Amino acid sequence: MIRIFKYLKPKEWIQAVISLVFIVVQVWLDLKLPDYMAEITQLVQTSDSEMSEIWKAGGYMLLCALGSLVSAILVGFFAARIASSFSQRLRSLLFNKVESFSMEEINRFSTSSLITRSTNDITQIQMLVTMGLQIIIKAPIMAVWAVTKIAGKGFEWTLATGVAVLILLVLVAFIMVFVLPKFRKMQTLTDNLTRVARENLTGLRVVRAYNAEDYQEQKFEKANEELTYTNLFTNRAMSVMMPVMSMIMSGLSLAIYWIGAYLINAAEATDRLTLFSNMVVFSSYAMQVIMAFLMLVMIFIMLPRASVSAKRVNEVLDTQPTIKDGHVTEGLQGLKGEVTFNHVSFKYPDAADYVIEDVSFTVKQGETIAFIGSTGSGKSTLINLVPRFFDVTEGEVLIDGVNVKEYSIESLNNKIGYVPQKAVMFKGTVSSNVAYGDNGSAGYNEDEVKRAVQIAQGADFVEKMDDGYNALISQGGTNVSGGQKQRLAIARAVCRKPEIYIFDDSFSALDYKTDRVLRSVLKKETAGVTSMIVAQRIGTIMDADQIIVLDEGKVVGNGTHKELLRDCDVYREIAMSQLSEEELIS
Ligand SMILES: Nc1ncnc2c1ncn2[C@@H]1O[C@H](COP(=O)(O)OP(=O)(O)OP(=O)(O)O)[C@@H](O)[C@H]1O
Repeated sequence: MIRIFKYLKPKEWIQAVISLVFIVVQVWLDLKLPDYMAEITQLVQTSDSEMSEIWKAGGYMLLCALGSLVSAILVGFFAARIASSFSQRLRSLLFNKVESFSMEEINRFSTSSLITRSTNDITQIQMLVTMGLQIIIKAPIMAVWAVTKIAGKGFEWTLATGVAVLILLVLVAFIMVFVLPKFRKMQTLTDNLTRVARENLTGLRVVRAYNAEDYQEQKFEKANEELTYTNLFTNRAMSVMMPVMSMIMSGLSLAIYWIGAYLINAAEATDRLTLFSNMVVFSSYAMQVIMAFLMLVMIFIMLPRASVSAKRVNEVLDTQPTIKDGHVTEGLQGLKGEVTFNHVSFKYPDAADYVIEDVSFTVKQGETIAFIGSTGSGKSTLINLVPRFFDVTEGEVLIDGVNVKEYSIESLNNKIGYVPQKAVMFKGTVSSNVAYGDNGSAGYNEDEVKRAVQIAQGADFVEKMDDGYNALISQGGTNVSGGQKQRLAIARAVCRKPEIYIFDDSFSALDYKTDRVLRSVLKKETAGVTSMIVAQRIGTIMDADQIIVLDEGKVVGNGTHKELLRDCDVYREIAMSQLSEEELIS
């Protein structure tokens, strides 16, 4: 928990210290009140006392109460400020950290847990800072101060207060043993609920199409019920706790007055007045002691939950991305867009078997290399090693003669135009989706966007949309078709003017004609740019300069379409299942 506070800024520490001063002032003023109350009680009981003296003591009491109020408001103000700016910083730090994560870390934490950690967990920490500054610091000061005030003021009363405190401590122990583990569980259950809700929303179309609403509802209900029951348990325990606490407070008041009545009754007439005023003062201080313990109970309730949250946030912030940034910005002189795989093998983190085994090839500037193979043969995995979504387990991947690990991530990304298997669209316009990100140049102008969309064979449908290039694209691109999304995703890569295109099965949603036209325009308009294409369709890759045939992660064929038809059984099998006799011969 403490470690999370290293993210507080000096300015916030200063504000916390100022709050501390005001808390001390507030406690001092609060504990001054019973003194004036005792003075007034004495004055009222003394026959020759002046009215003005009572007014004076009453005035001081009022000033103390007002001073305490102002201090409390100031502490509340500082606490809110510190807590909100602190949580804002934590959210940004988390967001930036998650952005630096490779797929390995994202998969390890899971997306839903990362969302809960950036939202709910930070809210818990924020609540603790807001309340904590007011309570955590105030409670012990108040408890110790009030105890010193009542010490020696009457053995019987002290004993009664001691018993009340003991009962309170038993209650705190009960909370620690039974309720705290539930608070810990609550965060994991919240993760679970986020995961189920997210899964349902992203897969809504499939859920509906398969009449799986009931199944999804049951899943959600299960997660929801688990969280609700845990919530109910803790809230019920707390709801019992609060009245019990008030009962202890009232019981203690009653005990003090009861004991007081006996003591006054047994005392000499001259001592009675002092005893009475002592009793009034004692009961006020005793209430402060109990109040301080009540606050401590609240801390015991909040602290564990917030400390679980802090641990979860720290876990993310302390994680070092496995993909380390390099320093090189340029490849070897004279090379541009050349990709070499040198005996590359790869296995996914925690997986036992290699997905890619001993793959070697070189593709030169302006050439097209294609990868084909059955599903699960490792094509996507292989090309994902170029932009370092994962790092190779063995061997090396070179771009322009330099190992990809040595490039700064930014420079590496500037060389690549990556189009994923599933086109990703962001909420915005056609233009903002195409002119997306930064390629190290001065940004993209309107003409560049239009040209990119034209090359990607998207101009027709974009110009037909209301507002054309300014037409709105909803989150995930739900208002455009699969093929349109793919074309916009390709346009985005073209707009970057990269050295190397990576198309991970990016033509699959296009009809054959568009696929063919797009590739020929791309080749003509972006001559000199290397292309790495993963495809299922022979038609998409048969013109490639080099085709790699993968089977269970191993290269079983490498050559041109014609060479492979002649020499590679796996390729011939795929080709024969897709092309007619004439197409095969031609
Ligand atoms: N994140 C991952 N963690 C663990 N294993 C994975 C992961 N992604 C893929 N795999 C495994 O790696 C193997 C190769 O997957 P990959 O996606 O590279 O195949 P592919 O040839 O591109 O298939 P497809 O043509 O169906 O897209 C598969 O057996 C798959 O189960």
